[in-house]
Amino acid sequence: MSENPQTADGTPTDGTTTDGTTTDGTSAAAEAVVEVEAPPEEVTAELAEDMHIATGTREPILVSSGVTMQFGGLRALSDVNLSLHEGEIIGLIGPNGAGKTTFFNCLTGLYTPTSGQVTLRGRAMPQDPARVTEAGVARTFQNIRLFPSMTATENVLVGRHVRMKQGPISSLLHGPRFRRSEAEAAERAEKLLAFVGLTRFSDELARNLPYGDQRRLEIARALATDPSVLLLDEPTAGMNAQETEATRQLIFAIRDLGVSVVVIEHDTKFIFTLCDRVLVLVQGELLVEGSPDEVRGDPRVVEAYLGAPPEEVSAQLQTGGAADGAGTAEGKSE
Ligand SMILES: Nc1ncnc2c1ncn2[C@@H]1O[C@H](COP(=O)(O)OP(=O)(O)OP(=O)(O)O)[C@@H](O)[C@H]1O
Repeated sequence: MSENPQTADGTPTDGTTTDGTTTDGTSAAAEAVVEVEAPPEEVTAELAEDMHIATGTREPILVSSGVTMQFGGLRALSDVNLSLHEGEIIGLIGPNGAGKTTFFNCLTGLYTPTSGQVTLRGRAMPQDPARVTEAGVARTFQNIRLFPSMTATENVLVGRHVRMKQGPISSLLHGPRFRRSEAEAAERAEKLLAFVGLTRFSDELARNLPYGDQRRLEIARALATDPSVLLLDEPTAGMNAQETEATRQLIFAIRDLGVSVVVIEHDTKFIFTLCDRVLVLVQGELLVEGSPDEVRGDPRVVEAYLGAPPEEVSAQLQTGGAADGAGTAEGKSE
């Protein structure tokens, strides 16, 4: 684990929030099911213009070559390769302990791979989460990491500060550049909250938001850093079917902003109906890579999920749902 206590968007890296509590959803006051809809098209269009992310390049944006991660005697990742192109959504699946989160940690500078390298637009990825965020890679975590005593808007503004450029003098004097910058940040936060469907909660403390909305707020904060790559670690964990569908629509809209996305998820139906390409990690090795149809039908994938009879696993992969043996959440390391 990195020694940095926080990532550049202010996210605590150790599972705690700034006031020392966790935001695992248990503090959410509102449990009521709310209508969650896909982001309004006009908001998506405006944000895409503000964020200027898409460049039209055909070169891969994020590349991992031969990434290997050894923890003492345990090889958590062996020679993992990935090429993420602009506007692509890649899914990363695999049984518990396969190395998915470790891979995200290697991609975002939390871990320095034992060997291999990660590049962003052809340049070596900085080995420092703050600089990784500045370079254009944002992520969310398995365990929600918000600032519970701050409002939804304030949480998004924390992410936005990565991109705010005003000198110390202007900040101290609250000069015109500072005021412009603050106004721009507030406007962006408002748009991002509309984008993720949380306008009604803009002044609500993060800890009072229902669990699914906290996950969406985390995504809004990550997007506030203007990433070209977004890594989502189990974005639908704990969500009901309606929220899961809304999250699928949200990720499509994020792709429409020009952001390339990598998603870790145990819910195979979600992955197969969302992603352009799916990678299957098993015991730290990339077992299969291909289109959802290719991966779904691959006998090696069925076997990797063994623990249930092959017919049962195969049926789960075909129809969706988290394959047993892949769904429990133990031994996390972010
Ligand atoms: N900092 C660490 N020190 C030692 N071992 C670690 C560390 N981080 C991860 N591991 C080990 O590496 C392996 C891969 O873990 P990882 O959390 O990446 O798997 P995962 O695929 O994300 O699992 P899950 O689906 O349960 O979240 C596990 O055996 C885990 O215990």
